[in-house]
Amino acid sequence: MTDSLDNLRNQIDELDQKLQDLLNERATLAHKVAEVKIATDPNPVFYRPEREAQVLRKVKERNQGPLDGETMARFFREVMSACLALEQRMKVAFLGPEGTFTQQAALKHFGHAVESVPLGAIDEVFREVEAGAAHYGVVPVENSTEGVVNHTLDTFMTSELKICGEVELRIHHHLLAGQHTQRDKVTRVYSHQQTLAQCRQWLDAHMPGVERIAVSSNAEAARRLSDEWNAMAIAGEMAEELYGLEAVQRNIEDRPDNTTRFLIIGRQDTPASGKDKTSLMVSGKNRPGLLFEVLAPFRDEGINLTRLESRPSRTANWSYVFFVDCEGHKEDGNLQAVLDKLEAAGNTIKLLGSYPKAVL
Ligand SMILES: C=C(O[C@@H]1C=C(C(=O)O)C=C[C@H]1O)C(=O)O
Repeated sequence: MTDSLDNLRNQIDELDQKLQDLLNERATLAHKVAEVKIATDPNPVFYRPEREAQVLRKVKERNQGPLDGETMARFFREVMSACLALEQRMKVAFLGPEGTFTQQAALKHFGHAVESVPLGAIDEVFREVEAGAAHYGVVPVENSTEGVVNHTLDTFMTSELKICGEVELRIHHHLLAGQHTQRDKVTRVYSHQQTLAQCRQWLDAHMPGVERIAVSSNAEAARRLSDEWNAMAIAGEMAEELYGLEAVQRNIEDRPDNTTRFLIIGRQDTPASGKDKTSLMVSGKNRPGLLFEVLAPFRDEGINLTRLESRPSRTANWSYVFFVDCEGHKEDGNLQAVLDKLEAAGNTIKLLGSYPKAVL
């Protein structure tokens, strides 16, 4: 015996009522949390990345379906975002303009109840957060096809900001045309240099004679189509929608698993969430075996490295700074031991932050 449509819809209405009441009950509790924070701390910090990561992990762990854990966690991401906005509306600076993947990463990490502020360059995002004009910032740090975003690493050398989170985003690039584009007369294609590199093989095969022009962002490439008739742009879905463009060909990235990792930067340290990562910079006097000596303590303490980059130190030619990402929190005993050993060996260490491993 199947239920009638009316009966099923009545049951859904009843559940929606309960869900709505429960969500408001949750929001009231979050508001009370804010009151406690204000009462107990002269400089209250409302956004707590470690707590949010724990909430999202619990959602995934206890999920029974039929909705999958990722989907459920995304719902809760938005619920927390709205609850946090009742405590304080977050201002999040990102590498703009509107419609960039960095904006998409910011909204994936913070949910949609934040004010996202586009800025023109990576160091501007750092400065906005340093000056307190934004609570947090979001910058790209590495791409699985094209490697590290040097500018972000270099800016950490001179900044006191802390990394308080990471986000990964699958990156899909689309070939886009505007209203005025004469598709059979296209002589140039605009995009950010990283994007052109991530679509190099596709462009070689399908648009061999078309000039590739690197512009400051994919969104800027999309924007340009409004007043050009012989050009196309490569950009993501957000830019496509924002500028009212049409996809000529979707997913033209050379690698189907093309992913970019972004960092959340803020002014506070983040307590341990239980599953954390730590990023640090190590520099030492150039000598035979320096890198080996830097890495040995991690091996000795059984700490897994997730990334290692070297960059010119900018203090003297051919001297380098190592950027290390590892598993664990800086308060963990074994990581403390690593830091002590590195310092005892005469290296300079700058801790860039410990932060929860990406959940979404
Ligand atoms: C409610 C809190 O404040 C914020 C909102 C959270 C939530 O809605 O669950 C979690 C962490 C904080 O970002 C809290 O710190 O517990």
